[in-house]
Amino acid sequence: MTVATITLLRLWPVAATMPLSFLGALPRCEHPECYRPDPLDPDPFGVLIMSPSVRIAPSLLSADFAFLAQEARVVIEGGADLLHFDVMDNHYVPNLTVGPLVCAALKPHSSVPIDVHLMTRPVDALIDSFAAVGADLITFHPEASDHVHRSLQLIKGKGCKAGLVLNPATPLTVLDHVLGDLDLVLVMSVNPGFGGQAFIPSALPKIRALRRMIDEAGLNVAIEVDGGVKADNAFELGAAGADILVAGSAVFGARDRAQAIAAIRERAQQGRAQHLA
Ligand SMILES: O=C(CO)[C@H](O)[C@H](O)COP(=O)(O)O
Repeated sequence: MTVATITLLRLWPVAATMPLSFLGALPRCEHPECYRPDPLDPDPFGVLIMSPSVRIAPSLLSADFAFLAQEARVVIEGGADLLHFDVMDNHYVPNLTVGPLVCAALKPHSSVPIDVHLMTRPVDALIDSFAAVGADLITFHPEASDHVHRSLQLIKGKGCKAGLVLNPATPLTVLDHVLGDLDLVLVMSVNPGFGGQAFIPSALPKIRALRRMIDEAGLNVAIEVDGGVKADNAFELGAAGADILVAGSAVFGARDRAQAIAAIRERAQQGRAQHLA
């Protein structure tokens, strides 16, 4: 291990909780498509207002990390509605990815909301850190917080959209007393930790049941689905009631990312039309 690596590891716990001011003013991207939203607008992207279109969130987990800003720009120009940012801590899940410093570096290059999925335990300190560097949505796993309601309020108190993530084996009953506090529910259709896994079909009846639960309660809570999403299963996901589809390998593994996004959206839209008919 080099001296530079050791220094970086030692500084990490401090850097991870730095307030934005400590990081200095975030640079703006020179690219005309990239801008920072108006901080006075309470919902600058209207991101979770019910949309006639199913939204597509490419997962940067499958991007080339050496060219993250360029990768983000390609999918944004290719029609991405959000950037999905997977945070793994090597404790809650057996993989280690990126933290708030990378999110801060990416933010000025994104004209779409950054959707931070925390696969970490605990969550509260990282909620602070990611909100400070411009996360727009923050989701976490209920198993990873001792006080789920408190963590949700922490996210909302920072002005971010708040969501819970349900693993394939996590029942919908964990939402019973907090559904009204949520902006979104992220249904995992793989076990969290790695990209490129096969879609677990039991996610479909779960999404249908969640859609019914939300609609019967008259709530505006978006359903996001993550894991093994492809054009091949997008119709069924749209038909089941999904609002946002996360796709990693299906987008970044494609030669033409815009075409991959369009194909997933088109099939999901057809499914949604069936759902609404
Ligand atoms: O959260 C994740 C894994 O924990 C990823 O977002 C997800 O798996 C996306 O990758 P792919 O579309 O390749 O399945």
